[in-house]
Amino acid sequence: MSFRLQPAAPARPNRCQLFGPGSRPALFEKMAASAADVINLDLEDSVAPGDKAEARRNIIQAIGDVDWGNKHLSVRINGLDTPYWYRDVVDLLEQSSDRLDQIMIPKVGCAADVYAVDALVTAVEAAKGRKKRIALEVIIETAAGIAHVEEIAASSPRLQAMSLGAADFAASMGMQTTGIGGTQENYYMVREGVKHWSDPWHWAQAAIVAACRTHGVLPVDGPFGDFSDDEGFLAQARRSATLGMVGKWAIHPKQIALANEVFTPSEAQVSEAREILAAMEAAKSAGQGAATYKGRLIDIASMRQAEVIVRQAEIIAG
Ligand SMILES: CC(C)(COP(=O)(O)OP(=O)(O)OC[C@H]1O[C@@H](n2cnc3c(N)ncnc32)[C@H](O)[C@@H]1OP(=O)(O)O)[C@@H](O)C(=O)NCCC(=O)NCCSC(=O)C[C@H](O)C(=O)O
Ligand SMILES: [Mg+2]
Repeated sequence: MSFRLQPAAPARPNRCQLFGPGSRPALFEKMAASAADVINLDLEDSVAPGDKAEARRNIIQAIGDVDWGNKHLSVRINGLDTPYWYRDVVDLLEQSSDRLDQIMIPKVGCAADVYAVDALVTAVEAAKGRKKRIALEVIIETAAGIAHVEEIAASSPRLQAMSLGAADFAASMGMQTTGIGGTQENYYMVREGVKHWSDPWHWAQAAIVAACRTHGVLPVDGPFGDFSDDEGFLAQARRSATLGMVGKWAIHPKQIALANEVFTPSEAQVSEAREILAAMEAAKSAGQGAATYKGRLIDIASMRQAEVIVRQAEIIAG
């Protein structure tokens, strides 16, 4: 380990972030009753420009009126390149109840974007005497965002989570696709006449995970647009979980159970992790740093791997 220790990410479940437009208040009670860990009420791209002010009012009212249970309640504000974002922040923090947990900033391109929102949030919190310190989450969904991902992950002590926004990311990168996440028809290699599809999102996800893990932020996979394709969603989510992401967005309620399934370590994974920890404790007692488990090497690094799975299960169990 480096002399500089890796900070832990916030210890809260973040398996599924359910989105809903602020302009559809009829969805709010359904979102609150869902099995998602995080609720993202949206003021940004799912809300038409003419509906922004009403969506803001809907959300402010619902933050106080709806019973959100123990969900982590987040509002996605508009981007810093729009005339809406400062009013989103000011109205939310001046007018909404203390039930609000988090503000999500879209299309973050550099650490200064987060600094700007942090400064405004800090000023309004102080002016209004708000007791709960608002957390921030960001979306990496531009070429600039991925180029500056590490400085963004380090940008604020308020920052708790970072997601990949596949749709805007593809647009910003000039990718030749209209798909939101998942397999892309033309991203393949050929061997002996057989196509093998590869994963165009992989490198951005890996960069996000590394930046997040360096700075104690939760790395999250963003939307999977084709909500009629459960297998595609599961495959994308399983790749994300394997890379170290802790959860995924749901843009339709049918994706919630799929995300929860993938990002909850299975009983088999947890009991194997506990067996590895027990086997290594026995090896250490016998003065050994390595042992054999089911015919394969385990050593002290295996304990760290197993601890990740046990810890995830404990956080989810509460
Ligand atoms: C995608 C939708 C527009 C579909 O809405 P709808 O046509 O109403 O869906 P269904 O008829 O299939 O709904 C079935 C029932 O589920 C309820 N419902 C629908 N959506 C939600 C929801 N988000 N939360 C809770 N409940 C929901 C319906 O009311 C039906 O209920 P019932 O009648 O009682 O059976 C819609 O799902 C939707 O708006 N989704 C969210 C869109 C959104 O927020 N998008 C923003 C995030 S993605 C993004 O921004 C891209 C990203 O930034 C990037 O760049 O990658
Ligand atoms: Mg987007």
